[in-house]
Amino acid sequence: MISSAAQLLGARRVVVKVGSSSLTTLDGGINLEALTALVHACQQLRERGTELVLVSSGAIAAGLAPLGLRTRPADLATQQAAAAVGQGLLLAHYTRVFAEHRATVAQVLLTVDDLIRRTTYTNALRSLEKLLALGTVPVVNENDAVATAEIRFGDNDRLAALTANLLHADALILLSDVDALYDGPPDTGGQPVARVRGPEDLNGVTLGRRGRAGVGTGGMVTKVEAAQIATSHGIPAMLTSAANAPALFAGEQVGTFFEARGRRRGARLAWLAHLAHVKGRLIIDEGAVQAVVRGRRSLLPAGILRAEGDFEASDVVEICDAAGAVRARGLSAFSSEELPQMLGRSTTELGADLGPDYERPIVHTDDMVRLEGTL
Ligand SMILES: Nc1ncnc2c1ncn2[C@@H]1O[C@H](COP(=O)(O)OP(=O)(O)O)[C@@H](O)[C@H]1O
Ligand SMILES: N[C@@H](CCC(=O)OP(=O)(O)O)C(=O)O
Repeated sequence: MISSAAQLLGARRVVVKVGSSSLTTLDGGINLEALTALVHACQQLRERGTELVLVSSGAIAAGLAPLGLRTRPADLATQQAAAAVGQGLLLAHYTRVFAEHRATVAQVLLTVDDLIRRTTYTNALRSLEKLLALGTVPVVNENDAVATAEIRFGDNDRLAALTANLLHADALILLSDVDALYDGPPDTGGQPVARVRGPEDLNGVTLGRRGRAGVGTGGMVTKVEAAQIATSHGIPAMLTSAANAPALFAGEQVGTFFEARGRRRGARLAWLAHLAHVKGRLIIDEGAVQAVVRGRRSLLPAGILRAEGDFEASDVVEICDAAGAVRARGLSAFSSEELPQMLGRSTTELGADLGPDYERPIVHTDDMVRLEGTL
């Protein structure tokens, strides 16, 4: 049985995510002592030669006090404003403290869209790879100042899991204000869980949504989801408190270790299975189900019975069988306006009728995830 310590000591590249609750004080300021201790702990990893990407929350919380706000605002515009103020402060502190170790910090702000479109996905990947190759510490956060409610990750736990996937990291480390996953909310007598081998180990575990004083966003639910995204893609995950980071990085057994289960696979479409904002549905016939789901082929217009919803080309659609069960998700190459004239027709006929652009599949197999076993 591989230990979390062994996984970490041998890691070539890790993604560390730290939550708002670990970085901010109760009255909405940045907890400089905690941030400094975190940076020193991260340096332990880097000095062993491990590449580190830090996904840091805390922008909204850090922006509250400077704006005279007492609690996290409910409306998106004020959250955006607080994040725009707080993110700069946060980065200034990371830059200063990492500089004590002669390390250069790089800020990377991502939206869901950046990890969806093929071009922007490749861009994000190339940029992060280059930053690591140059020896910097990329500090990633959601681009809260511009992310709308509709296209938000909403929580950095999943953003961190998708970043770990994107970068083929060897481990995802989730640091919070609680030292482990408990089998029930820790303040009501839950007991720590040391190891999660698979979903069966989560039976009977009660996950709370809200953390301390509502500073964090997802509670334990999004952390366990993030761990599951990582492990199902072959990446082990570890969850403990930021205060325990030095012990964890030194190889001690602390917190909860989620064993990797799935095989490592292409990262680009991970978001499709776990997080996509679905804009429409394509209902397909039985022949198309066989071809697309079993045969792993592209979805052609001939097999589509009808299209539902209002979507643009490159938006995410669900691909459903005639009974309505979702069998796959993918990026539609055509908009909902273009589709009706194409459905049920062969690509050769469409090419002859409408031009060569219409000979393409509706959803290319490379732009699709089959959902059996992933959800
Ligand atoms: N089963 C559980 N095990 C551990 N912590 C839990 C559990 N259920 C709810 N929690 C709460 O989740 C909180 C962490 O989530 P959150 O506040 O979103 O953290 P962060 O800001 O680190 O993302 C903990 O403070 C804890 O009170
Ligand atoms: N992007 C937001 C953080 C959202 C979030 O996931 O917060 P948390 O649950 O504390 O990790 C911010 O920087 O405030």
